[in-house]
Amino acid sequence: MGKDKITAVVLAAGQGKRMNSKIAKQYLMLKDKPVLYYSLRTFEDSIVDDIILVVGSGEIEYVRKHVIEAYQFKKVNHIIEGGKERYNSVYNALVSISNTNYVLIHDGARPFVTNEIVDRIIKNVIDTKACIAGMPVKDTIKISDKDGFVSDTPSRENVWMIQTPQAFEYELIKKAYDIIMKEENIHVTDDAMVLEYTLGNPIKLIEGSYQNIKITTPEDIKIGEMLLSDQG
Ligand SMILES: Nc1ccn([C@@H]2O[C@H](COP(=O)(O)OP(=O)(O)OP(=O)(O)O)[C@@H](O)[C@H]2O)c(=O)n1
Ligand SMILES: C[C@](O)(CO)[C@H](O)COP(=O)(O)O
Repeated sequence: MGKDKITAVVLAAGQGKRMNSKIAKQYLMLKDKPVLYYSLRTFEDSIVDDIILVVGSGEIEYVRKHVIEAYQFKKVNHIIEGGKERYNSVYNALVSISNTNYVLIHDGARPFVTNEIVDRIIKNVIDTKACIAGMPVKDTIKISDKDGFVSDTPSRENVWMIQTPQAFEYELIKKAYDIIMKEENIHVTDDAMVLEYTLGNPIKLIEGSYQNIKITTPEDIKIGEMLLSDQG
């Protein structure tokens, strides 16, 4: 039996509306490199075999020149265009993959993914077929009613904040996406939800890190700069 092939899908096709910046947030500079550089570097230095990078419409040549060639990434074999929503971008990547055993799907807007997280996710996806990074919540969680009053306080013991990478056996997540993409009104914000709503396979929660933040709003750029200066 040959070695399993592992593909990373890095998503960078969002518009970053909540960042409210002229430049898409994945190309904003964190210290001296674009946000997107950092997660690509981690996957490039990991044991994944190849990387599919998903970018916005009309951005392929820009990214090839200013990110892939500029920083000499060798594992980014395909750059494709994404779609309207995150799940459209993921699906475009999944249908473009020809032969792989496992996929790690990652937000290019999460620059602080580490080699340790990637290694943990890979080890676990081989054991479980589906696993996702996240961290237990630290704050008390409240559920609000429609008028903004507290309606419930769930026990936080089993509540996690979910991150990426989210990793799956390729055939499994492709089958789940094939099913959900046939539906009319799709409301999913991560890949695990696609599997939860379709085939229902168990999905293992794996420790990511509290620093594995998603760059979403302007203060996240400041937080990102602080995290990078801590790393020296
Ligand atoms: N159509 C989309 C939407 C999102 N993403 C990617 O999915 C990740 C998580 O999405 P999010 O933080 O919501 O990014 P945006 O959609 O860009 O942000 P916003 O919702 O503020 O517009 C990001 O790496 C983003 O580039 C994508 O590839 N394709
Ligand atoms: C996939 C994700 O990063 C997990 O937290 C998140 O759900 C992406 O959501 P967004 O609505 O695209 O920010």
